[in-house]
Amino acid sequence: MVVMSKQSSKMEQFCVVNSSQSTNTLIPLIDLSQPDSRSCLVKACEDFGFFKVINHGIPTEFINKLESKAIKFFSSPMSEKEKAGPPNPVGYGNKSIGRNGDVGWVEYLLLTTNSENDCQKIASVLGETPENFSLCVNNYVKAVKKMACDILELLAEGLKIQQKNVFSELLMDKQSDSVFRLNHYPPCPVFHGKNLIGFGEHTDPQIISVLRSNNTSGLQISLKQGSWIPVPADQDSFFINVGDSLQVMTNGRFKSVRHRVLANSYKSRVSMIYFGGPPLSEKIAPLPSLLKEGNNNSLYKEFTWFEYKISAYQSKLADNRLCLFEKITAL
Ligand SMILES: C=C1C[C@]23C[C@@]1(O)CC[C@H]2[C@@]12CC[C@H](O)[C@@](C)(C(=O)O1)[C@H]2[C@@H]3C(=O)O
Ligand SMILES: O=C(O)CCC(=O)C(=O)O
Ligand SMILES: [Fe+2]
Repeated sequence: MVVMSKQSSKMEQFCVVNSSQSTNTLIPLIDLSQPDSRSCLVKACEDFGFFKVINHGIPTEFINKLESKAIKFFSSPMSEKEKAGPPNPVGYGNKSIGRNGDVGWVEYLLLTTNSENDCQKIASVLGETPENFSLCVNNYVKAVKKMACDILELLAEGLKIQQKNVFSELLMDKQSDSVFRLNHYPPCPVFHGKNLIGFGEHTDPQIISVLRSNNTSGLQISLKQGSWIPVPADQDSFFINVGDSLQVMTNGRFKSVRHRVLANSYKSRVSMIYFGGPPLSEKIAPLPSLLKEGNNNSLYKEFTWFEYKISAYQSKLADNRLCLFEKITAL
């Protein structure tokens, strides 16, 4: 993606925001090697739906290998990259996000996590075999999925749920409908004192998302009061988002975090995100052990992940997708 010389007319389709807000709020930091991480994890999911993880044990080699392939792919000529598109449902996408008119200052690759065929066109742009590229993706995805499952098990224990794999088994299932995404945000100069939106505000529909980026900032999370907190970049750590489905399963105790990415004025941002989702047929509803006796305080109707996914993919990025599945409570 190249910044056009006739910037003002070309940029009008993109959203811009003031990025000058400053806040002292600190992002929860979880050290997975510490024995008290369980309670810290629960608190972070309740208060923010977002946290940073250190001592995660993901081999640096897997991260670096995949990141260099992503950089190589995104540095290829546009005519080559477009051969791996459109992202329907997997492949290369540029500026257009989803199918409902959202745009951002981003180009990306979308992949499912259980199909090798996805990789053929991407591998051909990279000039390598599909096996080679998919091994690189699989090594990385397998490691972050394991970390996501460990975190979900600690969370289940922290919530005093008897079956500690109640969340993680959904990601471990062979039919798990998980997605993997590589995003590239080219640098973009500040436009009339405002930053361009790289990826507009949204919540992730799945259970949990595991994000790793290079050292370029841009990610922001929204607090309950609506203010935005910049998340300082840290290429050695991982960032975890609670997704809509985990909010439902915990009956709203954990918050699905609203987040967005602003384009950086000087540097490219490259991020890789694993979205851990359940099998399509899985019923999503508040866990009975998290409801009061009589189960009459459930905030959500039961739905399958398939139903939610169809509905989510018909929505715009910023929409509140869960409100369609909330129970109407008497005043
Ligand atoms: C506008 C959209 C893009 C999205 C599908 C949707 O209709 C609404 C949810 C979006 C999102 C956000 C998290 C992930 O990046 C993503 C892959 C997902 O599962 O839901 C994207 C979808 C997308 O980019 O296709
Ligand atoms: O690229 C990023 O840092 C975050 C992108 C994101 O939120 C998404 O792809 O859902
Ligand atoms: Fe997201």
